[in-house]
Amino acid sequence: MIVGIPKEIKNNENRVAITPAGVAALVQNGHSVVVENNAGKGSNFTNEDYSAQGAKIVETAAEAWAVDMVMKVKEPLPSEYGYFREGLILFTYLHLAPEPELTRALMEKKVVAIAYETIQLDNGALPLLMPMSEVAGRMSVQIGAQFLEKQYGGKGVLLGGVPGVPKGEVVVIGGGIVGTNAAKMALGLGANVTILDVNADRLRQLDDLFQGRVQTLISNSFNIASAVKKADLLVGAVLIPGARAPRLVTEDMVKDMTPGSVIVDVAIDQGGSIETVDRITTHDNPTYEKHGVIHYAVANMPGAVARTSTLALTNVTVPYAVQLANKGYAQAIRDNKALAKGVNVIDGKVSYKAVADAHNLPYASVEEVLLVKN
Ligand SMILES: NC(=O)C1=CN([C@@H]2O[C@H](COP(=O)(O)OP(=O)(O)OC[C@H]3O[C@@H](n4cnc5c(N)ncnc54)[C@H](O)[C@@H]3O)[C@@H](O)[C@H]2O)C=CC1
Ligand SMILES: CC(=O)C(=O)O
Repeated sequence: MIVGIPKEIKNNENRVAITPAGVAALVQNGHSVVVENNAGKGSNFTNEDYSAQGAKIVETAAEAWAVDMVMKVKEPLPSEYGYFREGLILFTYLHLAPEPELTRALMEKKVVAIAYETIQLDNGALPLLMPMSEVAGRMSVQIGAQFLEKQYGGKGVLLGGVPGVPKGEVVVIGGGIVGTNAAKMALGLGANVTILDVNADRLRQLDDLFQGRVQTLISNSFNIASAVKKADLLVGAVLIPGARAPRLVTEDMVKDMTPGSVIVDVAIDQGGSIETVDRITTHDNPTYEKHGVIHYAVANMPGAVARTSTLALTNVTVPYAVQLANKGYAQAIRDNKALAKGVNVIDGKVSYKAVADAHNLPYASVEEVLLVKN
């Protein structure tokens, strides 16, 4: 199989879908890899690093897309839809629930679209989302701490406080991978931390993990309203896999926050979990202010720490890419239930229920589609 690696084109997206080690793994399995010129530059990998492992460097994005399987980091942007064609395997983050146009383009062109973020193990874990959630969770607190500084428009609160002065209040909604990593960083800085989740067992685990040093609260609108009101930094970290994020924090709750507080809505890639987060922001222009509160809603946070993120992401994506390349998508999907859950669009049909529901489209299971095809 020929695998293509286009350069990422989203604002400040410095990650790349493969490292030289990933090229080596595919080449050792008998595959060819084409890498667009300077695709690895933002992650400090040179063309020569790739060609030394057997990759061919191509000048244009069109050449990197004219392959059997394209590996990317972020969802294709409209300028890339023209490269779609029947049978192309697209292996990347897709976040289709808030993306109706992309969903339709993938259906119309009958792309086999496999989303990193919905590949799911039997225990519910999302192994290809996890490393970027670790990165974004950790970043959310360092970013929030910065925007709390006066010169960035914040209220001038130091999250750790100092002796004799109250600590900052960090409130995290969603106690999964992003939430846990945000809490770790916030505790490390010395802040008071509250985590809300709908899953009471998860709250028990967090209470054990942090040995009682975080306040856990069951997530309901009453508890969210009272926690949000006191937050200096609010982190949105909820997920219902594949679905549009639930809007848990209302505009009235945001109005109750004190001016100069900061919201980092990490769940923006699934549409955002806070009512006043009405746009996606970019690393170039990451914040806007509403009701006196600073809002940060960058959908590719890990792109800013690209070297770390590219290594962490490709550690987990490449083994699945090798399976797809070795077996072809149909057999790889049949053999690996976790990978099958990643298939969002196939043969013109939406094969992930939460995505079909988000767009009011018919759903066809991947098994059904494969049965009809053979
Ligand atoms: N903006 C960015 O650059 C990035 C965004 N993300 C996004 O961050 C979000 C969170 O990801 P993970 O932590 O990996 O997910 P996860 O699945 O590990 O955790 C989500 C948590 O939300 C909880 N939850 C669901 N409904 C809830 C509700 N109504 N109230 C409170 N909690 C609720 C779940 O019980 C779960 O514990 C996802 O949308 C993910 O795509 C991840 C990485 C980078
Ligand atoms: C998960 C995701 O959307 C990202 O890493 O950019």
